[in-house]
Amino acid sequence: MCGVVGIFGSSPVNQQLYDALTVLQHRGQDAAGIVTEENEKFFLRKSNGLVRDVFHTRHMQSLRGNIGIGHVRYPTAGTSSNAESQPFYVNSPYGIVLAHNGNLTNAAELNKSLYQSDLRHVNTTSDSEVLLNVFAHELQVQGKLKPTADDIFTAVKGVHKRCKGAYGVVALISGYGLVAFRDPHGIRPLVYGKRIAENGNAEYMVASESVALDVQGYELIDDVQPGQAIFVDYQGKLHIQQCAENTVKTPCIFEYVYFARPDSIIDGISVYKARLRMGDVLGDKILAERPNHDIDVVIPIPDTSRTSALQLANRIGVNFREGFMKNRYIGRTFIMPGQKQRKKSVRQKLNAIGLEFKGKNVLLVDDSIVRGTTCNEIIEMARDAGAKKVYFASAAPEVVFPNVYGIDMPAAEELIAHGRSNEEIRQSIGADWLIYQDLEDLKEATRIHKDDKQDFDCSVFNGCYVTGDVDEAYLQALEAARSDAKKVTNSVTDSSMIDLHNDEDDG
Ligand SMILES: O=P(O)(O)OC[C@H]1O[C@H](OP(=O)(O)OP(=O)(O)O)[C@H](O)[C@@H]1O
Ligand SMILES: NC(=O)CC[C@H](N)C(=O)O
Ligand SMILES: [Mg+2]
Repeated sequence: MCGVVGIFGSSPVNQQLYDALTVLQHRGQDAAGIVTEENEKFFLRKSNGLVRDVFHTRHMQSLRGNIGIGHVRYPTAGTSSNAESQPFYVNSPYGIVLAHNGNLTNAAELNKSLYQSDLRHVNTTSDSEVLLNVFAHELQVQGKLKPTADDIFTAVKGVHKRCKGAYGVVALISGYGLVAFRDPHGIRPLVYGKRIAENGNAEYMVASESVALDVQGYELIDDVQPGQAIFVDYQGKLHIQQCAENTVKTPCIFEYVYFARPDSIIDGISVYKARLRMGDVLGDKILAERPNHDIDVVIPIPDTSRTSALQLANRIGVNFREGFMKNRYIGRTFIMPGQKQRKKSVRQKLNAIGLEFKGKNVLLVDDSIVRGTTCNEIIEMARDAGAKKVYFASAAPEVVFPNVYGIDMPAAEELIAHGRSNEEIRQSIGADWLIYQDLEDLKEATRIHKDDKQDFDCSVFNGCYVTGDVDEAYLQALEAARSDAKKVTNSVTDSSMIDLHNDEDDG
């Protein structure tokens, strides 16, 4: 799940972009990049690493201009090479840079048609470079020396016709302005807002999550609607247009479960409120299944499950205790690239407070169980800390299908719930009791109102891929290309890939 940001400012935007990326860091920890533009020249800095490690003072000073875009990456296609960090650049037409959150499901076909019909060369294995070239081609074929907002929207229409999958995109067209668009299902989030700067000028920000707007005083205007595009031209005028013929709003439900920050609002739904309600409905299920439960204490697994665990504890009338302390300097484990690193990081990240476990029946609550890395370690830690019984609750249902829309879960075999019954999972993770949220309850918790018809992309739970182009053969090819085992082999070639931009020695 990457994070994207674009700013049209009235003074240098380098620091604002940097600050926005730090607020979006939870969406991608592998690489970061910023491009700014001044006098029709782009300035780019991108590399592997966290935002704070990628940008040094000398880079910040070189990122000149009042307009720019940024990206934090969590790879879901291609490799983790520096060369595939974002934004990407093409020099024709005009000079365009682009940053993408999501994943294309037809990148291989597009790559072929870009080469064979559009005579374009894509230098990496990244689907985002493909997306940029499709957009560039759709602008190029209009043959305008000076593109208007309508020309740009026509190009986005062309992208929607050719690209399948999930995409929340920000781009800069040199000399023309800032563009943002979202796929016709709105799978990945994208919002925009406005603020009046101290010099009295209007400034715009587009970002994956509203929290990036909040912290810098931008007022949320709206979500970029599924299929919609926005364009802020060089005069600071905001243009908005629907560019897709058939749109069905089905945002990814996993954003609400895990990915997004709780203080964000996505498609009009507060992530925090949705998580509170997840705790409520799971609490109700516990009371229905075990009216005479013997739970002494509810303990969240920091960080993400805190919100739902607190509400669940209230609902079942049991004390809520922070039994695990989190090392604030360790990032999110689930989005780390390899299983070995993920497993080690759970232990580095969380430590049990013996007092809260000794002789007690504890209910551990997590937002989700995916590969089972976290719960396996945590249950053992709870037992080592002296718990009498260890129960486990997941605020999301069993994750049994791969994700193809920007979450790196390519192989069903790696998912602990895949092909296992609840009892088999319970045994495998070593819990005394295991309870999962039901999918209908999760949807109901996430909708604003009970009678609201809003649907979601729930493919990891129900195997229903909303773009309609994902079949068994696709999933098999994805697994063969991106499983954990395959990534170990790939990483050798990743590091030897030479990029076309000059990445200085980071020392
Ligand atoms: O079953 P798994 O494969 O372990 O995946 C699920 C776990 O990973 C995530 O935590 P993470 O440490 O990434 O982030 P958090 O600090 O936001 O909870 C999520 O919150 C679960 O705890
Ligand atoms: N998680 C994402 O949004 C990834 C974007 C893109 N597919 C990449 O791998 O860089
Ligand atoms: Mg977690």
